[in-house]
Amino acid sequence: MQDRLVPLLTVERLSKAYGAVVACDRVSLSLYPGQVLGIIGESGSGKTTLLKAIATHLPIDSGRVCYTSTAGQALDLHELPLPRRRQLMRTEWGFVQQNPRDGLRMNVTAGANIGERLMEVGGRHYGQIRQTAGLWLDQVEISQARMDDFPHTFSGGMQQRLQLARVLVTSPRLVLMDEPTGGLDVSVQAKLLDLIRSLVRTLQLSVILVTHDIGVVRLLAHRLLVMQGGQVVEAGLTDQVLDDPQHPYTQQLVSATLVP
Ligand SMILES: Nc1ncnc2c1ncn2[C@@H]1O[C@H](COP(=O)(O)OP(=O)(O)OP(=O)(O)O)[C@@H](O)[C@H]1O
Repeated sequence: MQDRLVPLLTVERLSKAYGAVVACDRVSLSLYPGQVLGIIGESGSGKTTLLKAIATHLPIDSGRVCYTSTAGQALDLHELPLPRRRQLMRTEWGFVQQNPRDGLRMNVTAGANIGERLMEVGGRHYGQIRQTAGLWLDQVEISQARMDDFPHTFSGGMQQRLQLARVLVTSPRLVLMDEPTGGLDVSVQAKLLDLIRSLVRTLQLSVILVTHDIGVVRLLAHRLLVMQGGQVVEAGLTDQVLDDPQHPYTQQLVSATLVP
């Protein structure tokens, strides 16, 4: 219980500009264990920049990203020595890219895509690695018969499911997802969303999920943060924000998705 009261991740007044364009302007947020935090906003509102800054894929101009490690240490990620940061990202974090081609290695088999992540965290026994890879293919509803096939022979939805398996096989505590269902057909999207929802629940994942799709956050996110022009304009419980939006921008976003 105590653990639930300590945020897993805290972002404090994070700012990031590209020249004159301020992509994130003093953004603050907290993520608690087992929580899914959705970040929505129109194209260009700064969502991807925020996610990349949190993952330290981008340097920031000011602010802090603070992560509570498994050992209970509060770590200021942008100040952490690179090897320690890399090790954390490999063992405790996962990043699901919008385009599975960016998150998979296309020139190795499906099984190897999953297995090599296990090897990165110390797995050595070939038989066990292959068995775990098979179990993860089951989890993401890909036939084990496809284990030795290359990802380019998979459909877009299958590639995204394989990426999920590759990210989740090492049991990360925190998963960042950038438009994980973007670019897929509506029916494929719905199936993938169901899968993500069930994995998030079963594995009790803590997730930050960036999307422009209100349907996605309604289904997955406990809490919601709305961004406009690099700033957080509204934040709260997902149902509350979507059913009773206070900020004119959120009202506009919500009404744009209502079917007349
Ligand atoms: N590498 C870059 N160089 C210069 N400007 C950038 C760069 N990346 C993003 N920007 C600018 O920063 C702002 C925020 O972009 P960002 O990609 O973070 O928004 P977003 O909400 O994720 O948009 P989308 O939903 O289209 O991905 C935009 O004005 C964008 O043009």
